[in-house]
Amino acid sequence: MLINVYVEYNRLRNTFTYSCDCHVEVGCRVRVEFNNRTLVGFVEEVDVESDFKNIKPVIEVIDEKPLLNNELKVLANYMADFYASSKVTCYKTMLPPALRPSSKHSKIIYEDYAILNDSDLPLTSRQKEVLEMFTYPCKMSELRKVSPSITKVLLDKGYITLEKRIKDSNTCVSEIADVTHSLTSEQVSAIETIRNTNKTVSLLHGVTGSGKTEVFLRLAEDVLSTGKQVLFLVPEIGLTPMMIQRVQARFKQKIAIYHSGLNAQEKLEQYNLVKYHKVDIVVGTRSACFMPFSSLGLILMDEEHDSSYKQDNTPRYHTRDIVLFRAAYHKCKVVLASATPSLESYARAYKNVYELIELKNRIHEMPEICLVDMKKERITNGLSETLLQAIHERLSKNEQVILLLNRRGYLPVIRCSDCGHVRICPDCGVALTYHKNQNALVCHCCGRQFPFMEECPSCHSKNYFKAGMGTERLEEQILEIFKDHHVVRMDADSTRRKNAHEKLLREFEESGDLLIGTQMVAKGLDFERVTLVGILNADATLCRNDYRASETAYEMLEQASGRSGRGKLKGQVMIQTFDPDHFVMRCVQMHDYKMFFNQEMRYRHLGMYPPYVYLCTLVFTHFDLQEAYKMARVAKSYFTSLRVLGPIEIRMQQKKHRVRLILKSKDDQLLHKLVRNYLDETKQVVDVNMHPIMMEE
Ligand SMILES: Nc1ncnc2c1ncn2[C@@H]1O[C@H](COP(=O)(O)OP(=O)(O)OP(=O)(O)O)[C@@H](O)[C@H]1O
Ligand SMILES: [Zn+2]
Repeated sequence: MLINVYVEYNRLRNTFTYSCDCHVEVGCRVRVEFNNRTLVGFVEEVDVESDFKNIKPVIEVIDEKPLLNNELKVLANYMADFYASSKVTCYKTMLPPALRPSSKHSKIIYEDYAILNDSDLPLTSRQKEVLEMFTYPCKMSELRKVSPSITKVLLDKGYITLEKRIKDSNTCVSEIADVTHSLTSEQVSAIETIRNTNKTVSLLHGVTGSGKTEVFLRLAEDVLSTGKQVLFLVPEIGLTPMMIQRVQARFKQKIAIYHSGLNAQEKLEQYNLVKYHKVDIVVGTRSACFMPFSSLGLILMDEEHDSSYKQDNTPRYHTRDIVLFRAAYHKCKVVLASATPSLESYARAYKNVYELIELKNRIHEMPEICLVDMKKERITNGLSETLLQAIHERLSKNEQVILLLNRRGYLPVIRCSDCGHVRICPDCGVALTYHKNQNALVCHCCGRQFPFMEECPSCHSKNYFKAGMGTERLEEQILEIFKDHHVVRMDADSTRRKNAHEKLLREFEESGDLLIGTQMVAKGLDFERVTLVGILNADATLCRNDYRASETAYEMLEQASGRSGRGKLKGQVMIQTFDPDHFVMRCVQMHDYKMFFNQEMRYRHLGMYPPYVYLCTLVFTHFDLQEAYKMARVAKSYFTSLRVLGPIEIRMQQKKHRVRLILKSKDDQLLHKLVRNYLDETKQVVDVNMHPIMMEE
């Protein structure tokens, strides 16, 4: 039989024909020879005909059954088309790592178990005692902990035998008690509207702390009672413990969890729970949108504005697009929720494409926002007198404080005072940040570390100009000022370990006074004793060179503010800014999303930016900058019927120069068609980002 196979090779988008003697189905993986290499491919068609001579046989059929069901296959086609990427990359993205084309089951972790056997060889009384200490099968590691030498004797004498079993995963989070509230009238009418609307998508725009999660839980209850499955999406792994806890407490049934903190083993286990319909509820981040549901009844997407929902490597999909596809397939509803919806979603709701539901009131009171004008303040190490005073006050009342500084590490700016030398990452071309913990300079783009030298490598001077502040340094200072208080720091550095998010958040809840962190602490957290949120360096996001800078800044400030005063105690927020008159600051101060939306939409219209047009970026990469420019210019000449911005040089990556074009069009279909045609014709390697969110990448 002849079959057509997709292979993972460059960005090839077409199939190749092989012969196969044994049974194989569409969607199974096969090992084939391609260009003198052994590669893994996906069977796309079976029983095909071909006039080719020299058709090679497949080396091995890897799977007995197809890995993807019909829906997911159609979804892969859609993604390959929509995001202009190869189908194999889409398959790869959709599957858990253990099932990806190139992996054998090697990433699965096995554990040794001891199985009890009959034997009549003599044992000493101590050996007998150890043997009888356990109920079998038990983990070999437990036995060895008691005595490695006796374990060996028991094995040798045949009392126990060794069996390898897939290691149990550790995906559980600590349990909390369920609290069911009587609903507010706004919550009641939100639930009613979503139940009754004939629109697929509802946008739940509710101010921070308005009880959106309770609306989610009630809607989920409806759907679960009909035997269908529910998907809860959160943007970041840090937000999963809280959502899992609330869902678990309410529904008291097994749920599948899926996020980047799981290892290949655990991901496969959770994936299979859904595949074999052993669970009805999934809670997870971005990649959970590819779970193999059999009867999906509802998709709930929390913090829908969050940029983590967009994947930042090929295929650069947006979770919202995938969710809409899946909802159409399963004929189920989608609820997008946020206190700060993306302009795209709000504009759609405004035009009545989505059902718009507003929760205008917080369960308790909204916090009071104070803009601290840094031009007028006495500032000590980045902290204003006003903020310091407020922290003192809150801590003395045994209330909790969150401080947000969107920059990790110790010193962001470190420059030789004599020759001006700044250490730059040779791969990315950006200045390195000093991390005191490791006494090293770290690149925040690629993560590489470089030893910090007391002497300037260029002029051997020992005078450094040191400025700026990262979370590490802020923590040190806060500890110095508030000596007797418990400070918890949460940023990418302190959350590297498994389950670190959960542990740190629990630590803060139970005994913490101050939580210091990057934007990680701005989102979704719900601690009722937090009555002060301080935002340092609030202007930093506004300065970004990106058409979405205001939107990102507004989101972050409003979300961070929303962490204050969520319980009965009235909350306060202090935003340190050099520009208190900026419209973003004003909108945050008044908690006025609508005002922000209207103003920002005017800017977008003037500059012809989304949601008024659709964008696609093409990035060309080369060791030689001029070559990269040349490639971009050739490409630009292909798109004469579109508005094209660039070429312009952007940040380096892996020692290579990168040059970018931005394509703009009011006609999304035309944009897709032209990009696909171009990719089919060109031989150049190009990185395509359809509907990009961040331009600076
Ligand atoms: N009807 C209600 N009565 C009293 N308390 C409620 C009610 N609904 C929700 N709450 C409580 O209000 C708090 C805020 O709710 P929730 O976390 O769902 O807010 P949210 O709308 O998701 O806010 P954010 O956008 O800031 O995440 C929670 O502690 C929740 O238990
Ligand atoms: Zn780097």
